[in-house]
Amino acid sequence: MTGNAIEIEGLTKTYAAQGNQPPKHALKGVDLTIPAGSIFGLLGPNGAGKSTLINILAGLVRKTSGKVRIWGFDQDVNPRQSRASIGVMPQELNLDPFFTPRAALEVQAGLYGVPKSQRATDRILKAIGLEDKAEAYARSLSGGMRRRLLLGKALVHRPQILVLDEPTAGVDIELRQMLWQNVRRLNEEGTTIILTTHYLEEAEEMCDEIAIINHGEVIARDTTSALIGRMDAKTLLIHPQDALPALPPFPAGVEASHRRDGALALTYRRREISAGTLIEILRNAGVVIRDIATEEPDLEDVFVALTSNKSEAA
Ligand SMILES: Nc1ncnc2c1ncn2[C@@H]1O[C@H](COP(=O)(O)OP(=O)(O)OP(=O)(O)O)[C@@H](O)[C@H]1O
Repeated sequence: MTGNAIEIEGLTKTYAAQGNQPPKHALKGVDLTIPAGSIFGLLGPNGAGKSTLINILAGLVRKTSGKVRIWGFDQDVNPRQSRASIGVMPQELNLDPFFTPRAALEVQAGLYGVPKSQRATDRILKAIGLEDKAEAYARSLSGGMRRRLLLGKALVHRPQILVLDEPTAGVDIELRQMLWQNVRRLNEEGTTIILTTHYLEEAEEMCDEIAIINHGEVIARDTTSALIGRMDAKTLLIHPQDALPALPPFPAGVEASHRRDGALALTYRRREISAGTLIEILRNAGVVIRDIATEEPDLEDVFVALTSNKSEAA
């Protein structure tokens, strides 16, 4: 498919009041499109509504209002097709301890109505590196192996869209690499990937596009590079040849500070001033520059800038 893998319009979810807890407005009118073929990141602080959104896509949580189209199928009109288009690797290790990986994959395929002749159990076991453990009980698998089995289960019906909810939370580096290799391969083969992660570096490295959710609302949605590009602040690090003389006055908006290694750090707004102008000011003040480096903002800066104000307000 060209176009959108997911189209969400005005999606709301209100969890009913419980005891003396008031109703919880977990999603407050989300509009979101996710392009087919992308690796799309859903980011947000704890409790922002990411799992609620994913669970609605997966058909596990009933939305309160709004429209959800998955691979072109309206969830309300074509629930079966929209469900068949998506596979979800959940956060929880919810595996039956008495099933072997092979049995778990076969049962899952049965639940999705995949005919025996079209099942790819051996291929999936190989892809997730569990061939040797195909006949072992799930309770004897390590945490990492269980995660891989959850990934395998999400793939049995060959969904066009794969959703990964915090896939690498608390997993070791080896498993993380193995997961990402699998995800990249699936994406190259055409699968659209949606993932939530708390690791912003990971989102920066893996995702083409990102939506940031906070308090049940999408507060930013853009390509990863454009989001980072929104941060205008940049830092120029000047390593002087000799000890610095008294600093010359800099234009308003430029912050100067000293680093422990002797570098002078000048933070400025790219739209207001250029690095060249700052270097010129220093040269004119007699500073001989030995070396220059720059520090660019990263996704973490964007995330903090976008979510901090709203969290404080709440
Ligand atoms: N079944 C439920 N009943 C009542 N409130 C719920 C339920 N599930 C989630 N919530 C509330 O809805 C809000 C959004 O929760 P959700 O789990 O979607 O957030 P999240 O962004 O996935 O957070 P995390 O990263 O911690 O998983 C939270 O305030 C949460 O307490």
